[in-house]
Amino acid sequence: MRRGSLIASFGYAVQGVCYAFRTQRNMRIHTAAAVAVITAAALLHLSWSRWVVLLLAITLVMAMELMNTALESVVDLASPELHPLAKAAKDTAAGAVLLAAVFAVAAGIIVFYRPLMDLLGSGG
Ligand SMILES: Nc1ncnc2c1ncn2[C@@H]1O[C@H](COP(=O)(O)OP(=O)(O)OP(=O)(O)O)[C@@H](O)[C@H]1O
Repeated sequence: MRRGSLIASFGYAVQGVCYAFRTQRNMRIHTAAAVAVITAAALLHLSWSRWVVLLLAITLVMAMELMNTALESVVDLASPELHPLAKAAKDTAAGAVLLAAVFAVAAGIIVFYRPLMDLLGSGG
């Protein structure tokens, strides 16, 4: 078993994130959405508690997508041929991403609703 320093482990983790970004279209979509949400939050001067909810939602979706990517790789390695269990594993992991994304959208609506209404009410 290979041993590495803490810095090397951190580097491998960053490589994993870069791999997912390079190979997974969904990861790039999540990243674009996260940048848009963070920009909107900064422009609206949201409270710290609203920021925490948004950052939690973004982190949850990204983390789920990374786990989904990892699982897809393992399944493709272990079962290159079609297999019902391979399908179940991939579909279930994709379901976890979907669940997290639905939560993120709901959280975004709840977080942005009041500040956006206040902005529109004040005439921009
Ligand atoms: N080895 C397999 N055996 C059976 N079904 C599979 C297998 N590989 C993939 N599938 C089915 O095809 C679907 C798509 O799999 P694929 O590996 O292309 O992921 P994907 O949809 O490209 O995911 P992503 O867009 O996140 O990369 C899976 O959700 C599963 O239903």
